[in-house]
Amino acid sequence: MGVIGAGAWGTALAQVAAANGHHVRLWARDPALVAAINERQENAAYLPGIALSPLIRATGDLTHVATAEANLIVTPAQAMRAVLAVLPQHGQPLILCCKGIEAGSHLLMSEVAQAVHPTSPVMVLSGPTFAAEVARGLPTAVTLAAADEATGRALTARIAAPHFRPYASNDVIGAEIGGAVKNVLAIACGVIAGAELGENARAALIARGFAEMTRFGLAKGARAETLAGLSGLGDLVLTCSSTASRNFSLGVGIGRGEQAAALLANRRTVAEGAHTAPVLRDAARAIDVEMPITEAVCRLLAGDAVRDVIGALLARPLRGE
Ligand SMILES: NC(=O)C1=CN([C@@H]2O[C@H](COP(=O)(O)OP(=O)(O)OC[C@H]3O[C@@H](n4cnc5c(N)ncnc54)[C@H](O)[C@@H]3O)[C@@H](O)[C@H]2O)C=CC1
Ligand SMILES: O=C(CO)COP(=O)(O)O
Repeated sequence: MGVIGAGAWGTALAQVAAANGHHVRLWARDPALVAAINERQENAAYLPGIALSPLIRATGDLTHVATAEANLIVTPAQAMRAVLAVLPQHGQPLILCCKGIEAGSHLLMSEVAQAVHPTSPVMVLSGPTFAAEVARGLPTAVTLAAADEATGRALTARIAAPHFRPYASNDVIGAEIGGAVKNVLAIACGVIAGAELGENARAALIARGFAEMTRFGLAKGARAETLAGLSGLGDLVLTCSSTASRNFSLGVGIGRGEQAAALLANRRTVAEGAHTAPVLRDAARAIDVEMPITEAVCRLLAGDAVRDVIGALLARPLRGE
């Protein structure tokens, strides 16, 4: 099994695969990280305190993972195309685990991967999954979506572990839209928490945010039951409830009055919602889907004052639910 991207999530997924007895090649871009993982059998930079299985070996060479039985793609979303372009083409399944929409093209990750690797079956693994919990062996369930159901079911069996339970789906678009949109909504929920606007406001935001995710998802061809499942509502609830979410914690800082740009400049780990928000806003506008919470997050990321943005959201014309 190959894992491409050695941040928190790639490393946790490598640990799941190794728990299943797979030999895992974990690709990282940074040679110092490759060396550190192999020396210490730990990814102290991104997943500290987890002793990695001896079945995991890090590599900086994409030819070492190219012929793996399948590759889990776990780079930041905006970096995925460039990394896949260098990965030699062997037609092996690509299981996409990053959550986002490509800037510029507005393409979903599966559309990018299929364009770069046209002979590979492309799948999406998504759901409520804090990496540190998965790496510690805590129970977790995910959606594994594949257009070709036979390939999807075969891979589901290959990645399932006693504590890691994948549910098969054939709704690839639904699985990835849930994961991309929830990151933007998690920032908004964090703002509510940081600005101390109360639990009622947080619940309202989750419910209205889910309505927004559903409007956009249905317009793009997703199925409603996928959006209401692990990869949509499940992940939305997780990341709107905990400062363990990087997107939520970014929102908390903005809600306290800090500048988004300064908060982002001080982070080493990725907060995908900050990249997805403007792309999602533009993609929704292009197909006439109303996404007021996403629009509000974009204003906050651009530096508008929390009070003004929340005030404008609440002042929208009253309408039917
Ligand atoms: N951490 C989590 O709990 C989960 C993360 N995800 C998703 O997985 C993806 C990766 O997230 P994490 O592993 O958490 O990120 P991270 O911030 O922990 O690590 C990102 C990794 O990507 C590398 N990287 C940065 N820019 C790169 C580039 N241009 N090319 C290649 N590699 C690059 C970094 O060096 C680092 O190794 C994101 O899309 C995230 O939304 C999904 C589920 C859970
Ligand atoms: O996607 C995640 C959990 O499912 C991780 O969320 P954050 O990127 O907000 O930490």
